[in-house]
Amino acid sequence: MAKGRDNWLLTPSAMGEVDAAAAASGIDSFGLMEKAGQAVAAAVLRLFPGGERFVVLCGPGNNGGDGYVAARALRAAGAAVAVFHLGDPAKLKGDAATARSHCPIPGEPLETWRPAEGDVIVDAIFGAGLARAVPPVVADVVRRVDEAGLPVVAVDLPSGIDGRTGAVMGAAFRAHHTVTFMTRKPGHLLLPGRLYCGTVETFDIGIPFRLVEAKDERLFVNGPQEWRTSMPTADAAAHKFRRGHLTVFSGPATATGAARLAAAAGLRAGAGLVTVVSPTEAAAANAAHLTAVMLKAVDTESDLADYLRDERRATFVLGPGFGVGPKARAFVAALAAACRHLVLDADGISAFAEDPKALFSAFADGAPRLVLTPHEGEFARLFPDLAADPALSKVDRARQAAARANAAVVYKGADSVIAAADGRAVINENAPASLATAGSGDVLAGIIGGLLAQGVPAFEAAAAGVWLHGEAACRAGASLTAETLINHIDRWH
Ligand SMILES: NC(=O)C1=CN([C@@H]2O[C@H](COP(=O)(O)OP(=O)(O)OC[C@H]3O[C@@H](n4cnc5c(N)ncnc54)[C@H](O)[C@@H]3O)[C@@H](O)[C@H]2O)[C@@H](O)CC1
Ligand SMILES: [K+]
Repeated sequence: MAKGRDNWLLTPSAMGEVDAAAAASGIDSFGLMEKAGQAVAAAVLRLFPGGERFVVLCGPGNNGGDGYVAARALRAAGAAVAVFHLGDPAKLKGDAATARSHCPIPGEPLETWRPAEGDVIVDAIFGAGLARAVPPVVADVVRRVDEAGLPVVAVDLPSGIDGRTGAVMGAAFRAHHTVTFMTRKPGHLLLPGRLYCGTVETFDIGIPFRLVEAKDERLFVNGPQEWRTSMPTADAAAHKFRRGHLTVFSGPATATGAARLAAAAGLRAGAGLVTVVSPTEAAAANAAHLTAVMLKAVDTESDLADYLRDERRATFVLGPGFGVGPKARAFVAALAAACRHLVLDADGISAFAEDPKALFSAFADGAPRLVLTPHEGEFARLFPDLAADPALSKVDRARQAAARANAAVVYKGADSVIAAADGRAVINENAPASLATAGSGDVLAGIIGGLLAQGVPAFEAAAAGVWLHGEAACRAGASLTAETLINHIDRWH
């Protein structure tokens, strides 16, 4: 399926390969740099028409080349412009050297820049080619720009942000606006990078999109184009059994609320029938608060075996408020053996901290039937080696976890990453900060369960669930609670 360009993501190294492919196909690479630099100048003039002096900071590679083009364009527009360079500009090569030779402004060494009121900073020090922590002279300029509170427009990426991982490499500019080229990079969305970019503009410098598509890294921004065709349709939803049956396990009498939030969310997301399965001692607490959701007492593994005799009970959520212990492990094993679909959340994940392999082997066979929804701490319990590896991005971690568990993994956070066992991944960007509230995770588990119950495959259910959750939060407003969030979940059809 054709993908929109706004949702396309490429790592910096893949973008470099696209640049090379463009040049190999006969496209003039300096022409691309010219368009990039002109776009930066246009953004700067649009955003800061009253800027007293535009200070263009140029690095030793092509990011710096874009800066020299922007400096020339700003001067041509009649603005006051100063250029400061990192290192010896005589050592510039290729297009960057050409760009400097066309720039009428003599540069000065970066370390000589002193902030002046009215300065607008154009950061063209490092972009896709950042390879290690920024040198001390750059860290020092970052600090002085911060202290002076000067606005920064970043070229491609704020210098210091790793475009693959979003990590800060020593220090990084906090940009007001970032102009990037052709596609966004993971570092524009992943934390902490996202917080350093300001608004992000993706400018088409004229590389044919087929060259971008040829470097498909199976990584996109989460949105309906990734899962729309897998979602339930209105006619398939005519009968409540065809819309599927979702079961949510309740915790003990002291912890029943989380399961009810998940159950209510699953119903809103379109499951035809929803049952809360509860220990007998918690049944009264649950019964007092359930109406459209059904209730069934299940205490032991043998009770669960009875419950599973009805094949229509195909989809389960286990974890919210459930408690960490042998009962969680035994119930999950029973669901896996009975080939059920499962969203394993919260306590359900933590219950396998001592023996994650037991979980992975239970769901190892066939098309993925498991969705894992760990936040950072839970992720580290199941995948300690991946969590501890500093070379991996959040996308890498989620992908490797999904492959290991034969599951769809929702690695939660303000920059949730959803990965499939087959390597597909999306980064979510529609979640407002207000979503960081008690019970929000229970609601998400319920939405995903509700979609799984309607026959949506694991990865698509997980990605769509995260997106619908974010949309609901946007509608619920800044003072949302888990309860009001549920009322804003939109059924897809
Ligand atoms: N994506 C595209 O299609 C285009 C990209 N262009 C620009 O090209 C940029 C990429 O250019 P480059 O690959 O030359 O990379 P950069 O210009 O980002 O940086 C590479 C240079 O910085 C040095 N370097 C890296 N990390 C360092 C550190 N920590 N301390 C000191 N030196 C360090 C490297 O040795 C190299 O000289 C993009 O970010 C973009 O701005 C544009 O010119 C036009 C086309
Ligand atoms: K930059």
